[in-house]
Amino acid sequence: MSVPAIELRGLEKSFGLAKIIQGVDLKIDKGERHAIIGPNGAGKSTLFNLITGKYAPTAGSVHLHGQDVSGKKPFEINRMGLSRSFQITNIFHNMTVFENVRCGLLWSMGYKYSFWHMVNGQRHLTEKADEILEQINLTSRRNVVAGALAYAEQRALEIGITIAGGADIIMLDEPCAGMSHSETDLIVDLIRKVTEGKTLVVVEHDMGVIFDLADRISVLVYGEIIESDTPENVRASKAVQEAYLGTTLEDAG
Ligand SMILES: Nc1ncnc2c1ncn2[C@@H]1O[C@H](COP(=O)(O)OP(=O)(O)OP(=O)(O)O)[C@@H](O)[C@H]1O
Repeated sequence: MSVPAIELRGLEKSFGLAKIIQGVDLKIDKGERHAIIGPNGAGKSTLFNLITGKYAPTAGSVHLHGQDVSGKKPFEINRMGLSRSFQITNIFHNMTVFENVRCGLLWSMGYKYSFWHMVNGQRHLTEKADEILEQINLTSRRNVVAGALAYAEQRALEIGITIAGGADIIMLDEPCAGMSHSETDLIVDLIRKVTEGKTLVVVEHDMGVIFDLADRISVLVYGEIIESDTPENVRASKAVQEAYLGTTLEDAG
């Protein structure tokens, strides 16, 4: 059996006396699209931040491609091929769409932003950035400042920046938050396209998105995974229905 892209072993995280993540074991295969869902306050963001290195575990460990990365810094984990979205706050609003993507590329290559002028002429960077713009359907908005983009376009740009470095594990935190149904459909298509062949971990409230996109879903309740299975099995799970207090999963979105 191949080594999982991500493996969590007995993972725990406490903030003061509150144990928010209560011993999570999870394996996510290479190339799998995996969603983490759960009621408000279940600990989804905390789990996300443990995997990406923003938080160090209180106990247990995080493994990427079999290597223990517990306690490593986010940039070290990023260098090992894991890239996460930072929500639109990470977009540079005064820079153009193209410059934002190029910035993502430079960042992944380890350049400092102050080296900007030195790399300005590098054609391969420009070509690569344009390729990404094409993938995220923003070519026609290339020279517009990011702050002038519509909200859904900004979320697409955020995804473009996340994938820019060519990481093979992509982690997205609520990529469809605040979107209309039609915008959500477009972003889901985009996510499917740009993560082809990669491992995807997505935390999302919108159940429609999850059931459409994920190969497997883990349901987190009070910091524990109560189910980790295919969308069909999760949908049918009594424990999951109960966790959502009698609402159907579709209603819970
Ligand atoms: N840095 C922190 N310090 C103290 N408590 C925290 C911290 N981060 C999260 N918590 C607490 O941990 C619990 C889980 O929060 P978390 O944001 O991980 O849940 P979530 O499932 O992502 O919630 P939501 O769906 O509402 O975004 C909450 O009670 C929250 O107040």
